[in-house]
Amino acid sequence: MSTVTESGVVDAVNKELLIGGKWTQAKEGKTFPVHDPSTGKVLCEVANASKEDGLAALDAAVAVQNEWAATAPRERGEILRRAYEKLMQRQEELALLMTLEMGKPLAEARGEIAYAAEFFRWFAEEAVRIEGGYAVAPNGSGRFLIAKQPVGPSLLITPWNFPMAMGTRKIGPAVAAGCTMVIKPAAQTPLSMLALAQILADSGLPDGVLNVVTTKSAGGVMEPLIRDGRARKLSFTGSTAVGRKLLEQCADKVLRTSMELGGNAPFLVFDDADVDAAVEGAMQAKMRNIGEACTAANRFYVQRGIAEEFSRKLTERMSALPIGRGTEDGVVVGPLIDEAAIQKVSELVADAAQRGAKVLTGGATVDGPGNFYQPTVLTDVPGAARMASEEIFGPVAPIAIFDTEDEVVDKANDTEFGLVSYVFTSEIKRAIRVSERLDTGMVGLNQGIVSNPAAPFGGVKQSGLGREGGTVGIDEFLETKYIAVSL
Ligand SMILES: O=CCCCC(=O)O
Repeated sequence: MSTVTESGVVDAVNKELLIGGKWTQAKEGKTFPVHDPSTGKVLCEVANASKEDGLAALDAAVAVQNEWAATAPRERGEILRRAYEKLMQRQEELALLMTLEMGKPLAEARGEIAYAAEFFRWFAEEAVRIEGGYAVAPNGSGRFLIAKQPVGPSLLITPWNFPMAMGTRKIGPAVAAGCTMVIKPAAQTPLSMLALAQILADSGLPDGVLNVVTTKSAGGVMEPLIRDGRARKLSFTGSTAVGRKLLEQCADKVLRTSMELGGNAPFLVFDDADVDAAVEGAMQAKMRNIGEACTAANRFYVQRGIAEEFSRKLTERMSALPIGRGTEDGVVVGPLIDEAAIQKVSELVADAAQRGAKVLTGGATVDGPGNFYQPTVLTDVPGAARMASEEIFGPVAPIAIFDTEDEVVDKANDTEFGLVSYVFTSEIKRAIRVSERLDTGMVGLNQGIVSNPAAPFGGVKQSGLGREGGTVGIDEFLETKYIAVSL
């Protein structure tokens, strides 16, 4: 990519499949359109892979697995390090590409490129720290050697909401561990992944290690690969409903799985919290990525003594947010990804209002082209409202009041999800006590963002299996082998 004009960044991306190191058209030359969610217009067409294309990609990944596994860890790490540098050098054009296909404002897209790149820098450093073990058997006569080996060819499925970072969060550890891959990006946002694949190739990733299949038929292409038996691992980020189906498919050949699934994050604000800091945290936890994040605060529980002040201040902040096309200066709220997203958010707000919630600001779509929804704050949201149990995935903040710690912990945990929760309090004992009692894989304590490549990201209950990032992230792509040594 050499130019940062809108058509320039789109034209610069290869729109074909990447199989065995070659950019190739889909069989029968089929394509599908990618839309700009701000305008609804078609940005370009990309290759629409079939089952046969997917199997060709798996063939390519399988063919080079042994050779790739034998590559020196330092070499694997240096490829990632070079890719990190290239991502940062091209931050501006990649951000524009992402904004065009996904809608998030440019400032957030730049942030995502940096976040995505950081996974490569992190796993470049982890590649050379894969450790084994040596132990004397309890009976004293034998020895145990413990080795870590790549799990093998891996299938990666990434979502549309973080089109680059969810790719690097999976590709980084897979490369570091020595696994080959077939990756399928979301149909709404294939361009960022295609650009990323070229960057990895330019950074020296050998042919066949990363294969990219773009397709409108996710199940039609990926299910045969899951059931094929040669892939040994599936890493998925997306909804719990799809994750469940994929787990069933993986059961057949007993694939290793990493599942980053849905959330229903509770955001707890106690009377003793710094209210301004809590409002700031709420803005981050709610409005990052236009609310389209599994980590998004989905339910705000505010203690009675500060509920009025918190609601008023949050409403002031939300109603002042500039809405528009993500490429425009100063815009903070871009469009939702598609019409289905707008419809879901509208339905959830209508349901809450009909059950007695009050709309303090927003509560409607924005007239004109594109999938825009107003930043919305609701109070007195009853527990029976659908949005108390369903992921909103949009710019809507539902507030309910609570009185006691026990009551709010029970409410927060009353969900099948368990990804992340947020707690705002200035009382240290309460902070620790409540964090420990919350059934989530992550807790934001007096902060509204938890995501960090150096930290283990993941959920409990139906929010997923495994962890991505941090020192444990690479383990998802490694098998432990025990070698019994007789002396
Ligand atoms: O929607 C969930 C993707 C995870 C985003 C993050 O890393 O914060």
